[in-house]
Amino acid sequence: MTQASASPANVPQLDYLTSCALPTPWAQFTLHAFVEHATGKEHLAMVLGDVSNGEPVLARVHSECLTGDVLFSQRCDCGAQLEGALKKIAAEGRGVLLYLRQEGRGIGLVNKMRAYRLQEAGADTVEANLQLGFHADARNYELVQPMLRQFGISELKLMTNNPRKIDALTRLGFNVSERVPLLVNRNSFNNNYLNTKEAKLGHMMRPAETVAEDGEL
Ligand SMILES: Nc1nc2c(ncn2[C@@H]2O[C@H](COP(=O)(O)OP(=O)(O)OP(=O)(O)O)[C@@H](O)[C@H]2O)c(=O)[nH]1
Repeated sequence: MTQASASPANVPQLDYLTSCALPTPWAQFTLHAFVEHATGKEHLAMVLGDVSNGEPVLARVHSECLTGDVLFSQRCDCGAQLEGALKKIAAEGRGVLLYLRQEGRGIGLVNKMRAYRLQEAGADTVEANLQLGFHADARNYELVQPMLRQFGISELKLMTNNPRKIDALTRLGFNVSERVPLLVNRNSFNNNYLNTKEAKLGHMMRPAETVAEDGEL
């Protein structure tokens, strides 16, 4: 695998670093690592099957959530979405999951914890970010372009409930030919959070789109 290809000036510069096998409970993926020049952050891609054959690729662009992805937090749906996306890719036998180091919708882990404290005092997830002086969502998805291009991917079946993520990838030149809902693990701890994402961030969270009543995929 060669270095990530040269990008236009407005696309973040990224180096391809290395890869290894990554067995999971559902499939053996190949894990690829990149480093972003501007921040030094290491971003990851989990790839399964032949994704460069021109067929639309089942894809997840996942933002880091240490509390949800690793520490089993029920305050969000992130961990369940990560697991659900990997299971779907394994079931299809082909796909990609980008793991972007955009913790806390881009504000970082400790600021996300500060936002959680404000939420414990009554703010919702958007108000808490604003009270801390951040945008409601500080992420951008420009990194996705050199990462997916590295694997020859241009058409996506994107697993997301976030219409702004679809818009962002479309603006970057990807053809999002299908949206695959990823509605999992609604519970008493994250119910208000998910409702706020629908009301204020435009997420598509209708029950009719829920994959299964018990949260399993
Ligand atoms: N600032 C902040 N970030 C949060 C909070 N809860 C989760 N996150 C972060 O939000 C990001 C995931 O955002 P989501 O809105 O679940 O996912 P999305 O990418 O926008 O949409 P989907 O593709 O549908 O999952 C991760 O970076 C989490 O760390 C919160 O209350 N405040």
